[in-house]
Amino acid sequence: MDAYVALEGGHVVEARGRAPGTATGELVFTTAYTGYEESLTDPSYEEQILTFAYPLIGNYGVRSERFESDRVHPRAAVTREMTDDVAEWLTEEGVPAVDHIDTRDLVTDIREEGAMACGIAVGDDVTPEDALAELADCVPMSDHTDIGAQVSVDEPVVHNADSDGATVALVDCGAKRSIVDSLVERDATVHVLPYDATADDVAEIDPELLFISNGPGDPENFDAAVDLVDSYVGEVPIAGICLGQQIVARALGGTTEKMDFGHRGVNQPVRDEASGRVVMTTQNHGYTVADAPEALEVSQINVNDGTPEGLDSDDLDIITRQYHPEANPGPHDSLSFFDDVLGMTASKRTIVAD
Ligand SMILES: NC(=O)CC[C@H](N)C(=O)O
Repeated sequence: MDAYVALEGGHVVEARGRAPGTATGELVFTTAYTGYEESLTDPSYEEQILTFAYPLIGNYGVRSERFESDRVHPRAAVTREMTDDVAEWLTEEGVPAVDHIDTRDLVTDIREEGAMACGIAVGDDVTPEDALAELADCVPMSDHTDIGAQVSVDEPVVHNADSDGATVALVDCGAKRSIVDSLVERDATVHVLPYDATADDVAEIDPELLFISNGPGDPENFDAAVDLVDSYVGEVPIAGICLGQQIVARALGGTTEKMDFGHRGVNQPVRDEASGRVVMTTQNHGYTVADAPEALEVSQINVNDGTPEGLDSDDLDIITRQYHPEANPGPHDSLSFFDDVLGMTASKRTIVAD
């Protein structure tokens, strides 16, 4: 199969086709050396083309137990060497894929130029012009104004309904499955709500914790969730992961901005400001909180570039993280986040009981 990758500016790179089709999207890279199944099924990659910096993708097969959602989300995958297992999976999913491309060059370009528009064409008779035609159709990430609708549940779904643990309202802006699993493992009943759930929808559940999930695209395109958080600040404990942190920050008057090439990988160092302890984290984001709201303390920062990784308020019962504490495929340094956020519900229960 022929394959061409057209980069912003019009440079076209030839590759080997591994799964046929055409696609356009924002080209980003991950440095993760494990977790290709988790990355490829992470809804946060919607509308992006994912380049793997690690040179061999697929060396331990493909197992659905490791999936983070029920489909592949990146528009296409770019690798140095892709095993047949992964190529067959992406072919079944209808997601174009290439290998035999110098991903060191590509990653260097993205680091220097920033995440960029990309077009891909893979198939028996494709030409460089086909990839350029895809590139011409690329829409900037911030123009995907209703991207939440592409990844969220349509109707509420309840997990672990019979538990007498904490009741959590999880706003699904593209939630990874392991976030639900991490809450259920700790006995929570999790009501997964659409990304545009209203304050009334949440009131019907009367949750002990409002949890805003990760998700794709620009946090400025999630106004419904921002309004929702605004309605519940100080009323119900609030937690957020990744996009969830960005949404909570916006709701309290903070701002977000696009990063040059973002953080995507499984060894991003994060320092907790109170303890000085550094943990390794898994990350996937292209935006960051620029100005943190005054009401929240920047409790954790990224050691590499100083960007906010944790926003907390004891008074308001808010804990958010820019990285992914649910951590599939790992590292597992931050799993205690789920105990901490559910701990906020325990404190509420104690107050109510007193
Ligand atoms: N994983 C996420 O939630 C990503 C958040 C947001 N889409 C970003 O790229 O910054």
